[in-house]
Amino acid sequence: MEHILEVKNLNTFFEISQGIVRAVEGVNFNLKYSESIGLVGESGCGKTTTALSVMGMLPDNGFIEHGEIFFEGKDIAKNTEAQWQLYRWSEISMIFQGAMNALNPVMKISDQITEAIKLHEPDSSDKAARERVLELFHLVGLDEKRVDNYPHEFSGGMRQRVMIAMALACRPKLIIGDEPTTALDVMVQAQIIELINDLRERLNLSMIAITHDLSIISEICDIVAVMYAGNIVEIGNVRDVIRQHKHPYAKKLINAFPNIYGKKTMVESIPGDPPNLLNPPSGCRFHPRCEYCLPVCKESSPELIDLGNEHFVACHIVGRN
Ligand SMILES: Nc1ncnc2c1ncn2[C@@H]1O[C@H](COP(=O)(O)OP(=O)(O)OP(=O)(O)O)[C@@H](O)[C@H]1O
Repeated sequence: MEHILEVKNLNTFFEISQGIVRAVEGVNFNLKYSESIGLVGESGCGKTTTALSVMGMLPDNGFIEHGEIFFEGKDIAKNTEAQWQLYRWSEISMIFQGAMNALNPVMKISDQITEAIKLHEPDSSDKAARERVLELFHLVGLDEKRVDNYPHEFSGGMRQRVMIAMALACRPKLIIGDEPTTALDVMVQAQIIELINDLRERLNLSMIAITHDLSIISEICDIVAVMYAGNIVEIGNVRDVIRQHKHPYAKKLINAFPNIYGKKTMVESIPGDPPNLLNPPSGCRFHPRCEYCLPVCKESSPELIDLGNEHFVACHIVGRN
């Protein structure tokens, strides 16, 4: 089997008192074994909702309205909670953002990781769980002597390593990183990126990385999906999308990073606001902000056009050229 994950025509919505938020609509992507995809786009474009759909962790008001999520060939989109428990953490796992909030401040790190192991491997003995904790510490580059420390005794970078260790505790095949390096200073960010790349290679991990930051995508991902208002507007190899992007939104997003390792000015540099997903624009959701908008863009939603080399773009204007 070539793909570990195939997301087909995914629609994930939220029900709120004012109506239905169409957070993710018509999303398609495939991920090969040991490949890494980055989801990039402005705040609210549906990156986290896509990831939570794959993890079976949508909040109570969220639901998959339509679509399939094949994990190793089996559709998990309609899993019951009991079925999800067989996948979550042990097959598909997540590195949460904000290590300080996610860790319990009054519990030793070793106990927190042991708890994660025992939740999914209840038959594991205390000795085996402790050994696994030490193995995980070693794997993520933490000093074993610090295993019984408390979170406040660790630096931000070390805490992020703990979060990665917890995500790997049950040997998942697919890992989701939600802003895995946000809130870390640049030097520490570089070390965490190096760790993630090293782990991906050593453990043959597949990965979905969610970030606002294109420079991180270019360092840890093979493919990138540019999302806008709940849709993927362009997808392809990172190099192709960064150098030969075709979608007007992707162009603005990428040009907002003149040097992708430099100053990040993305949000300010794209005029207008993303639409309200309670009532998204007709046709192409980007048309109200698009300088090339044609009448057709207001009327029909563009299909993905195959540009070759697994590079796709959803844009009427590109389709006409
Ligand atoms: N629990 C919820 N109830 C209602 N609407 C929600 C809920 N969670 C997310 N949304 C809406 O769904 C849309 C997509 O949100 P999502 O968090 O997936 O975006 P995102 O791209 O991950 O944003 P960010 O970068 O800020 O995390 C937004 O319009 C958001 O307001």
